[in-house]
Order: sequence, then C-alpha cells, then structure tokens
Amino acid sequence: MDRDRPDHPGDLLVPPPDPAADEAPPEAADVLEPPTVVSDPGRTPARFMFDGPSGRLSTTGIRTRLAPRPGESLGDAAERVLAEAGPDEVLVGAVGFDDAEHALVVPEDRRWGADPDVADPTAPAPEDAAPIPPTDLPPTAPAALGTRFDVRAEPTPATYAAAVLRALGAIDEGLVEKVVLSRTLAVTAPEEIDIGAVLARLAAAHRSSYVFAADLDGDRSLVGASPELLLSRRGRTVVSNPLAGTVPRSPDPEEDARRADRLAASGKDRHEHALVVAQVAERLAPFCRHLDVPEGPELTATDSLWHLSTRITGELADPAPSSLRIATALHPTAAVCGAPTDDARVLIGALEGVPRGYYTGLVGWCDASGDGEWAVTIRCAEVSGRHARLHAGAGIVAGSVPEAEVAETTAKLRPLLDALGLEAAP
Ligand SMILES: C=C(O[C@@H]1C=C(C(=O)O)C=C[C@H]1O)C(=O)O
Repeated sequence: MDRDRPDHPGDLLVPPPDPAADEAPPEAADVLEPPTVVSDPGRTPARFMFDGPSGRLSTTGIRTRLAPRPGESLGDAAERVLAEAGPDEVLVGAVGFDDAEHALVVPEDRRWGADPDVADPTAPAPEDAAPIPPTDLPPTAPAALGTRFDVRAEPTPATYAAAVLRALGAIDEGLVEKVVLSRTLAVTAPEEIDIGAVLARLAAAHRSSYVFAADLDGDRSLVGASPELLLSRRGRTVVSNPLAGTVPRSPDPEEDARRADRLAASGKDRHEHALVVAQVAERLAPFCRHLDVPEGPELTATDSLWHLSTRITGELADPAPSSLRIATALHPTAAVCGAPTDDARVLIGALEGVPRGYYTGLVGWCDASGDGEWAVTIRCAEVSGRHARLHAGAGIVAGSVPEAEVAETTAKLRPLLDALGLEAAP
C-alpha cells in the first residue's frame, strides 16, 4: 500500500461548514454541499478523516450519532442506522478498547479521494514539519524535552518494566499465554495542538499506514497512523492483517537487515504472532465459506519498526454482515489484548494505570452496503487543546525481556512525537 497524499492540513480535514458561506460561496472543491440540518446541535461539527488503500474519506458534521438501544450490539445498531439513513450514506468514527466507548456518526458531508487542486503529493512536508532526528526517547523519569513541550511518561519506563515482570509472573503461573501491556506519555504543548498539522505530518511520513483523525466527544480528537488492518470488507471479500512480533529498526542498513533476520527467525516472536493469527482466523471463520491463512508470517516495516505480518483473506458465506459487525467480532485481537482474551483483559486492568480510551480500539468507516475498512487504533494520540496522550504497547510472552519492551514502546511512540513537532532534548 502506498498512496499519494497531499501535504497540507487543509486538504486532509474538510473544514467545518462556514457560517458565512451564504455570502461568499467557497470553491466547489472545498465544500461538498452547504450545511443543512445538524441533528446534534450541541456539538461542534465533527471532523473525520481516514486514508487507506480504498482512498481517503473526509467527513464533517453529524447527521446521526450511533446510539445502540439497550441490548443492541454495535453491529446491529450500525446496520439499523445505515438502513435508516439511505443507500448513499456512510458510518464513520472510532470504537474504544472497551467497546462501550465509541464515537460513530453518519456525517452531514463527506468527500472521497484527493482534491483535484492538491499540491504535488511528492512535495516535501510543510516547513514547520521538519522531521525530528530519531533520537531515542528517554527517560527513566518524567522529563521535559526541549523548552517548548512538557512530556511525562505515565507510568515511568521503570514502572512499566516492573509491570512487564509481573506479567511474566502471570505467564509463568499459566494465567495467560500472552498479554499486551502499554504505557503512555502525557504531552503538554506550548499552544493548542493543530490536529490538521499533526495529520499532515503523519500523512507525509507514513504513506503506507492508515492515517486517521476523528473528533470524539467534547473537544477531544483522535489522530494517528496505524500500520495494522483489523478488517476490510469489499462485497464478499474480507481481509485482516494482524501484526505482532516487533523490533525497532536501525539507521545503519546492515544492522537494520540483521535485526529483520533475527525477528523473522525468533521463536519467541513467531509464537507471539501465531497466537494472534490463530485467534483472528478462529473468529473470522464463522463468517466465511473460505478462509486463506498463510502458513507463516512475512516481515513488514514502518519507518521505525519491523513487524511480523500475516494477511488473512476470506470469502463471506453470507454477504449480510457489515464490516463493523465483523470487525467488532474480531476485536480485541491478541495483537492488542492477549490470549486468552478475558484473562488478558483483567490483567491489563490490573497492571496498566492509565485507561486506554480509544487506543487499541478500531477506527474506520462502513457504508450502507456493509463494505468498509477498520484499522487497529495504534500509533495514535488523543488530543485536547494543548494536551495529548500517546499510548504504546508490546506483547508479552514467555521469554520477553522488560528492557526490550521498554525500547519497543519507545520506538512506537516516536512517530507521534515527531508529528506533534516535538524537539529533541538539548
Ligand atoms: C500495541 C501496539 O502494537 C501492537 C503490538 C505489536 C507487538 O507486540 O509486536 C505489534 C503490532 C501491534 O499489533 C502499539 O503499537 O501500541
């Protein structure tokens, strides 16, 4: 997957409807339709952007907010709301790690694909988005990086390493086989964080990831660039591409290649990966009349990490289940929770001090035919005003080494820090 993307934030997020639009109509390319009825007037127009292999979907406004009835699943509620909304509508948004938390809407306005007037997509990123050298993020204690941003590791890397040790104890005792433990950074910027600018930097730097931004409740937004496909559905064809088993990359090409080879040969990482693939295949199988699960994983790379990757494809037995219904049946996979799922979830609740929120949930879209694309919500931040919370996690299995998991989570946090415009420590 490698797509052309514009580099200007205004091209990625559709601007909210302009109250002055009546007086000075904007260019046709800027706004799809004039704002009409907003059925949720208590909220500012919600912006959503998701850029995947099917192209870029940008939406604004809320025509209907998904509100499941008592006892109704998200899949049922989505199919009901889309049937009511009409054949041309789409449901967009995000679901939290705990799927009781969600921000899913049928938007007012939507736009697919690139603008005809977008600048050369191969042009360098905006001047203010100069990439930050890939220095290792620190710290063994909360730290302020540079003079402009305050960054606090919550928990500290040392506390996180201690939690990994406790998880290894639980694995030793046979309570779980795998658990994914995460840590966070609380970032305070000198001024309000510009989601459009963060998004533009992510889009410029992560051309083969799913790049997304979604307004949540209140003034919170989610923004990120995830390399992991939870589920796509096109007609009867479904695809899931779990990632698990990771090493940080090296700027030295020879060392980088050695690390990739070591990952591909690592029994610990292959086991960690196989648990995820088995679980995804088991959950996808009931929907499918044919399922293709490759025998072993491939290597895939982001800018900063090597991952083990398996692309699972299936043919639906019945075309009725929507992409959101199938995606929520897969969620949470052992790539972000663990195995067995329920025990791993309990352990996560006991060992992680900070609620995950939307991190390790799903983000994407589903149209009225049920087609859609949902990425795993990782490599992301929840942003509110000057504040951002970044999360990163790593799968713990027998043989995991706490310091290596700290380094892995540090590498996973780096791209979002870069996108926020953080300067390296002096
Ligand atoms: C949990 C994260 O990543 C997940 C965990 C991985 C691993 O443990 O190797 C790899 C990819 C993701 O499925 C994250 O990035 O925060």
